[in-house]
Amino acid sequence: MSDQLPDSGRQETVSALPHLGSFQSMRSEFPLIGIFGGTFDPIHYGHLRVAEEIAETISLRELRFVPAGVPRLRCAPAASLQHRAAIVRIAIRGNSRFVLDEREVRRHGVSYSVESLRELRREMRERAILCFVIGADAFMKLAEWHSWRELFGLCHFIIVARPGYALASNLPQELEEECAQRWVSSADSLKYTSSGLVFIAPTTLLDISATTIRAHIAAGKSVRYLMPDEALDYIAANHLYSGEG
Ligand SMILES: Nc1ncnc2c1ncn2[C@@H]1O[C@H](COP(=O)(O)OP(=O)(O)OP(=O)(O)O)[C@@H](O)[C@H]1O
Ligand SMILES: O=C(O)c1ccc[n+]([C@@H]2O[C@H](COP(=O)([O-])O)[C@@H](O)[C@H]2O)c1
Repeated sequence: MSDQLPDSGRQETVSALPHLGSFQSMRSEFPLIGIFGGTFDPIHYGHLRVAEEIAETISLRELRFVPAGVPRLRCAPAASLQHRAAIVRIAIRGNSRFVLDEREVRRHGVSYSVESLRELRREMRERAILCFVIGADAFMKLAEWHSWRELFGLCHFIIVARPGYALASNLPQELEEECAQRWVSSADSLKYTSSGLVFIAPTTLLDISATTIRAHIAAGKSVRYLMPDEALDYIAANHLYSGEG
């Protein structure tokens, strides 16, 4: 028997996949690994709560937070990549499933998710199933990402709803067409093929954004209970987002 899971073909549905039974028995050999990419300028409870719920719902072995070094399709972050990564490290401390993955911090130039996913697939020697966690706002722009169609051959997508973003009716046409045969309604389906499926995870809607946090700090307003206290202590100690840094 092959030690690799098959990639799902573009038009393949889960119910059409062959050899379903044998993959079921291989679940423990091929763990699900979550990849949560973000600018994290800074990370907040919107990210952390969603990450915790997804890790539980789809039984992730681990969830890697991957701060973008030089993010695409947006303005330069307010905090340096070293500070943003340090805040993530502090915020996830104590959660044994959460891991900081600094590959995009170390890489020079713009951060392309496709490069990170290719690397991860190589490192795991195809013996893990990668699940890219993404908010509905970011997913709607997926067709603007570098080599975006290749992503479906590297990972599944786990979409999380965000207040103010109605996903279903608003996908650009080429993305909608690409996803047409990829939607699955059960987290269990993700275990039977290595990539190419799209699942909307049921998570708590939290109307928290890094933009609001940065604006509050700059205005001298409290951001307590929007992110972990220890992360806030780091931000204060390093005068981040206050306009003094
Ligand atoms: N409150 C939230 N609930 C669910 N997903 C979120 C939330 N905040 C961010 N995300 C998702 O997390 C990923 C990384 O987000 P990012 O680091 O850009 O945070 P942000 O709060 O959207 O930042 P900014 O306000 O600076 O744009 C994206 O896929 C985004 O959609
Ligand atoms: O690879 C790309 O072209 C690409 C373009 C835009 C965003 N991304 C990734 O999407 C994730 C969320 O990005 P953002 O800007 O919403 O924080 C983060 O991991 C980014 O690196 C990736």
